[in-house]
Amino acid sequence: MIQIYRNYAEFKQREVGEDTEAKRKAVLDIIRQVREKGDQALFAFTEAFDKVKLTQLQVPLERIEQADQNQDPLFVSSLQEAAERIRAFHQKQKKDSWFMTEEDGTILGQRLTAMDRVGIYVPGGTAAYPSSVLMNAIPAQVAGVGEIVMVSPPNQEGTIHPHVLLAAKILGIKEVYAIGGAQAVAALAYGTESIKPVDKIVGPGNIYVALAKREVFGQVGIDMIAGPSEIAIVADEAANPVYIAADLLSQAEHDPMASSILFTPSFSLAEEVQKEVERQLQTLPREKIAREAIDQYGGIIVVNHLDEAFEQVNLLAPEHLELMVEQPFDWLAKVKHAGAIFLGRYSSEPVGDYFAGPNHVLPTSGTARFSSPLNVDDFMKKSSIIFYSKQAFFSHGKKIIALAEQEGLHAHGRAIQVRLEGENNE
Ligand SMILES: NC(=O)c1ccc[n+]([C@@H]2O[C@H](COP(=O)([O-])OP(=O)(O)OC[C@H]3O[C@@H](n4cnc5c(N)ncnc54)[C@H](O)[C@@H]3O)[C@@H](O)[C@H]2O)c1
Ligand SMILES: N[C@H](CO)Cc1c[nH]c[nH+]1
Ligand SMILES: [Zn+2]
Repeated sequence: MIQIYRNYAEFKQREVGEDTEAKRKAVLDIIRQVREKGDQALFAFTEAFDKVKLTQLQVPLERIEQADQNQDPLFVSSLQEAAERIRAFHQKQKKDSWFMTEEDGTILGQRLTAMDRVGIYVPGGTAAYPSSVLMNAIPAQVAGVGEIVMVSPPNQEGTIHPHVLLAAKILGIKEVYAIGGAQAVAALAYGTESIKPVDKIVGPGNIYVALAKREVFGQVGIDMIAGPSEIAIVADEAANPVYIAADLLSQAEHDPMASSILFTPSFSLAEEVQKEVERQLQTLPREKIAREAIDQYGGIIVVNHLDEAFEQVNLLAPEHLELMVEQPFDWLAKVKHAGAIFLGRYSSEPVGDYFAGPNHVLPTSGTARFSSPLNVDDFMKKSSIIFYSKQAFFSHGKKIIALAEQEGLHAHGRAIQVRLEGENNE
């Protein structure tokens, strides 16, 4: 049962049976073995963790091409419409290169270029996520990435779920591997006989995926830590307990490590939500996962007033935050840290997971303090452009030498000096 806590400190002190250090050690071992043994390790880990004996890692192109066969038409058209909305949203994020010319003829600027090859991780251990194909790949396409490689855990037939392949087909993704977990992240980072390494790995996943991305950072770029899902809701006494319970459970059903937390100043609402969560839990096909998440990581925190709720939310920096309060826009300025903020009674979190347009790959475990939703910038890099005119060089030369001398870097100074003297000698 979801517990009610009388303050945030009490909630923080609860016992959570989590051993991240043991998982990190397991992930380090997986990465090491993939580096040493390549494809052989991928086959072995897939058998061990996904209980599938793969005959090949790459999904044949014909399978992707045929993915639209026998699909529910409403599902197909909804996926296409979602893709259009996500593309339209991300087009707005695209930035251009810029240049500025100074009076002495110097040209300075910033050139933006897309990455050559990126790996997108599409989760698939306990559910198939076609929506995550869209969320990962569309911003990469908008950025103009050359090659997009997709990995996702295999189903029991040794291929990838047809819904996920359909999303790949809609977006024109052709290089797809049926591997998941830390081993997929390691293969993308270091390469194997069959998989060419990528420049950056993006995408959400469970704790093993999140830890593996953290470990390979530096070898490749990563977007963020997008681990087990989280939702925090701030609700006043007028909020609907049925909606609140449903939204809390929408994230709990992702993962036994997902976290669902309600902050409210109303004790009676807290009690109603507690009962409603229990009632709705019993109707869920994924009850076991959701119950484990609610029992371990869920909670209802009764605060003294709404301002206190926002103070606690900012400490939590949740992945998703719902404001189920009267006049939600009046409270928006109080939120400093959250991956995505949903305002009002009809902005239920799954609206954002599937359809609204903003990205659902979001920072978790407090990293919204310094990370942002996956976006077009994640797939671009900047190069500074410097063209110095002769006039500028002669005007700045002595100042540059003075700075170099103070750092004791005489070769730097000489690179300037020889040009100043060379010009004088001409
Ligand atoms: N933050 C976000 O933006 C966001 C978005 C979508 C989904 N998610 C999260 O993605 C996750 C999906 O999780 P999932 O498990 O369904 O799929 P997943 O693809 O993330 O993980 C499945 C893989 O985990 C590995 N694994 C499982 N048990 C293991 C063990 N004991 N040791 C080593 N490796 C092991 C296996 O290799 C398996 O292929 C959920 O946590 C969900 O909340 C997050
Ligand atoms: N809520 C997840 C992000 O934490 C995204 C998702 C995909 N499908 C359903 N939900
Ligand atoms: Zn979700």
